[in-house]
Amino acid sequence: MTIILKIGGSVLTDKNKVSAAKPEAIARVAREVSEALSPRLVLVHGAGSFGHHQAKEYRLKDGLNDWSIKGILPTHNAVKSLNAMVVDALQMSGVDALPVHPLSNCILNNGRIEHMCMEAITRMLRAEIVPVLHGDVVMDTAKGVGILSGDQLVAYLARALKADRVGIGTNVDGVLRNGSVIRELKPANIREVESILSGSVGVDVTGGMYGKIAELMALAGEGIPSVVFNAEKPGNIVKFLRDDLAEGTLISGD
Ligand SMILES: Nc1ncnc2c1ncn2[C@@H]1O[C@H](COP(=O)(O)OP(=O)(O)OP(=O)(O)O)[C@@H](O)[C@H]1O
Ligand SMILES: C=C(C)CCOP(=O)(O)O
Repeated sequence: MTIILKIGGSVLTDKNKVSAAKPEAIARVAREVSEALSPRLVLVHGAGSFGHHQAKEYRLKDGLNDWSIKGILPTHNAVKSLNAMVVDALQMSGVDALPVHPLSNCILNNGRIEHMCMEAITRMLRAEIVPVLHGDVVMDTAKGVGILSGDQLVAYLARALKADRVGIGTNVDGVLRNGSVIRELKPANIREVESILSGSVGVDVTGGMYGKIAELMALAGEGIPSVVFNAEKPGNIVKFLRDDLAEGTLISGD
């Protein structure tokens, strides 16, 4: 049973500030993972306020130029420091977790993953270690440099590892329409929900809810369903990991 779980940057940080972590939330997420740990689990987290501000300031999505080149290190360092907090919290909760940084094991082509070295990840899984990846700034064969979202990473890893369960924990109850959760979305519904999917309320260079659903719809079209749920609600991560989650939005195939 291979599980991919993304914890959104909106859960772990305050996205309206720069580099503002939520230590209690990080500790709670780590405790929940520890409580319901299973052998082949990959964790991904978003950048939240550790990376989106820097990526925006240095216009990293525009590719490599005299200005953006100066932003690669501060952006990577910011999200790497959030990753260290998450990995440390997991270790404190008794989870054998290790960091995996996409800047060092991944190549983009026009913003899409062209290649990712999976060997360290598969060896960690075999050793029952939890790899912890994150959205990152990554070198790009077409643009020089680009931004890889945790959401794209989730979809890539789910395909590469043939995941059995995929979850995206964020700070809302799922995909909302007029304040109510849409319980199920299929690729055929993309047109009708496009108009209700905006970005993020916080600073976000990767498309917020719209970017998330686009990645997950493509994944569902290939036969891998996923669920978007509220990871701010204590207990939901445990429920997701135990396949006991009765809320959120299921993105499934047609
Ligand atoms: N129709 C919608 N339903 C639910 N949320 C929506 C919708 N449209 C826009 N949003 C916004 O999307 C946000 C979630 O996306 P966002 O990318 O900010 O979260 P995240 O994945 O937790 O963060 P990160 O990208 O840093 O990991 C919600 O907080 C909400 O403001
Ligand atoms: C902004 C950076 C560095 C990565 C974005 O990843 P996301 O928060 O998962 O969208």
